[in-house]
Amino acid sequence: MEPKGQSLISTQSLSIGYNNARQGIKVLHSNINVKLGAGEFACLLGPNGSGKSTLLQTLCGFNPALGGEVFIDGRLIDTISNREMSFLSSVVLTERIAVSNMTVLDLVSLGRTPYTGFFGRLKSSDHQLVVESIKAVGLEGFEDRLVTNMSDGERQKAMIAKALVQETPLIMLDEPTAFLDLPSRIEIMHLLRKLAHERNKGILLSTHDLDLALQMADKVWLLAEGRDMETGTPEDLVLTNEFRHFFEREGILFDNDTGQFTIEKQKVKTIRIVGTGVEYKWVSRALARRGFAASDEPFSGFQVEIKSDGQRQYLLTGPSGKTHKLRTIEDLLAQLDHEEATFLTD
Ligand SMILES: Nc1ncnc2c1ncn2[C@@H]1O[C@H](COP(=O)(O)OP(=O)(O)OP(=O)(O)O)[C@@H](O)[C@H]1O
Repeated sequence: MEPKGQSLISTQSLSIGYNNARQGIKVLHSNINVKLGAGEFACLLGPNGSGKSTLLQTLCGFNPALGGEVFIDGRLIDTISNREMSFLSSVVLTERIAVSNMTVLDLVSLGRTPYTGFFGRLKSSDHQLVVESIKAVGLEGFEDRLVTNMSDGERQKAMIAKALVQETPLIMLDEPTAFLDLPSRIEIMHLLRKLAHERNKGILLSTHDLDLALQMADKVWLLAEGRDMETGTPEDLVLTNEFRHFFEREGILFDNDTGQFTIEKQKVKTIRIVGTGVEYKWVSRALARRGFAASDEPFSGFQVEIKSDGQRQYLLTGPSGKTHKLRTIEDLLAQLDHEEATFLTD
């Protein structure tokens, strides 16, 4: 096992992109200086087409760098043979692999190929490791299941088990949570973070799951067209406004307070909300969707009082001064629309 924090990936003035006969040289990013250490869980974020897959492919050695240097486990990547690389780094790509008639056990066993050779037989220690890895990703009991008969989330776990049996200090994954539902995305991210921390692996993945990356990543790598790459803890990147700058588009705001994106309202209306706790939070959210910001002013045209003792009730007082008792947020919004249309038609 690598010492904790030992550098598994580092780059110096790296340029990534493509060089082909048709398009010539296409530089996507240059001057990339990043580091990934043992035991670190890092998420690579960036808009579509920003170059996340290209960067991962360059760090795996699948796509040549256009300039600068990549070091894997302290060694210049160009000096590492494919065979040596298979002991250092395992890679999980998004493309569905052709796995017809392959069971989970067969698929995960493929991860031992660097040790056994392609036609090699698994020794009992290899088999033991395969079984343990299947268990580690929560697929115990699925060993004989055909991979084609599994859900996307289950298949992704099998791919992670395959990467695990390769026993590399470094694992890189291209969008491992694509196509998964929210609970499965959380589960996969949680599993990968656990593997990084408990097994001291350096794990780098690309993702569009900004929320989950903010919550779970030790480090975030931000990639966007026309900007230098930024890396750091999610909290540092929020506090230095990097998230805001990287993801902001016209009409969309990154809220540093909540860590979420919001639609920028053209006109902010205010409403006084009287209440506490979880009700206050969800009522505020529903009202924000209608362009109302919560105000502390005693009365600012509209007021909602949340009654949550016994039966939940929302008391809406509008510019007419009349108070309406409403049972659901749906009814509250409908009444608010009605009051706005009736009294605020300027
Ligand atoms: N083989 C190639 N030759 C030339 N350009 C390419 C090649 N592969 C990808 N590109 C281009 O490089 C840019 C970055 O692509 P890449 O797939 O790395 O982005 P990404 O951030 O992973 O995108 P997404 O989030 O949509 O998966 C895109 O403009 C893409 O069209």
